[in-house]
Amino acid sequence: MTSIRVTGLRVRHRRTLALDSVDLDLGTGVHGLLGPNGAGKTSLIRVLATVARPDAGRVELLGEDVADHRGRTGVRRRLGYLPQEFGYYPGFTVREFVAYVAWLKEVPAAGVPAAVERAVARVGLADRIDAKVRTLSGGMVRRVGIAQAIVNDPGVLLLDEPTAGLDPEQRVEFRELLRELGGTATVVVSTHLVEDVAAACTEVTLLAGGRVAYRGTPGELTRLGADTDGPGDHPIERGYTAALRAHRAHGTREAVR
Ligand SMILES: Nc1ncnc2c1ncn2[C@@H]1O[C@H](COP(=O)(O)OP(=O)(O)OP(=O)(O)O)[C@@H](O)[C@H]1O
Repeated sequence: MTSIRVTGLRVRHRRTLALDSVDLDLGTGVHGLLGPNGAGKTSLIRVLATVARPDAGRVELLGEDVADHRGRTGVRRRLGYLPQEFGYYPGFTVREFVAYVAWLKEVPAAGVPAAVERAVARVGLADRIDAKVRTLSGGMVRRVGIAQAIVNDPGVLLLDEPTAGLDPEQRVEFRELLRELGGTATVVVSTHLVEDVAAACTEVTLLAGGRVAYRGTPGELTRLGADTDGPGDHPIERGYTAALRAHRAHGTREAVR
């Protein structure tokens, strides 16, 4: 089932065209969003999270057109979003902060305490649940950000560089959580870490210069790299650079299935 349908999306920041003519259909699974700095990843995630409005095009989330006020309000309860710069209240405990977000998402009050404990446990912070957020390390704060994004069991989960600041062990655990979440939700994860994509994603979308440069599975991107001698220490990194170069030379490429 398609949970995210984007057609003809255009986003401008003053004179910069951040996204242009973007069409995407994403269903249940984990979708890795890759691309060089300035490719438009954050601009796309912000539009999907309904915090920014597009200049042109249509965005449907879970069957609702987000240009429509009612549709947007309804869908926000079923969204989870971890922004790149994530604001929190340092004086809140982890439990208080995640419960506050559950309340914003209108999780039924009776279910909030259990939903909070479950979300915090899923990111491996159960033992710090009553610690104040300001006493946590940067990586732990990032995990609180992931917990608040999943507290309402979202149908669409948007994570902007969720693994930034996580240590290697935490990244491995996080990939496992991603795979689990992608079993039932449509998860979009932007990242610069190609190995996270290879390990946890069912599909890859590569953005470049505000356009979709490549779509395929991590396996297909890896195979693209195996056939080239371009830069990269790992076949999927070579696939990434090969897809980017092909896009710059010829335009969008779809994996040949
Ligand atoms: N608030 C803004 N004002 C002006 N230009 C902006 C703004 N936000 C983004 N841009 C520009 O829009 C383009 C896309 O930026 P965006 O942050 O979406 O890219 P990104 O792929 O997320 O990059 P990164 O990998 O560096 O996070 C870039 O050219 C950027 O400079």
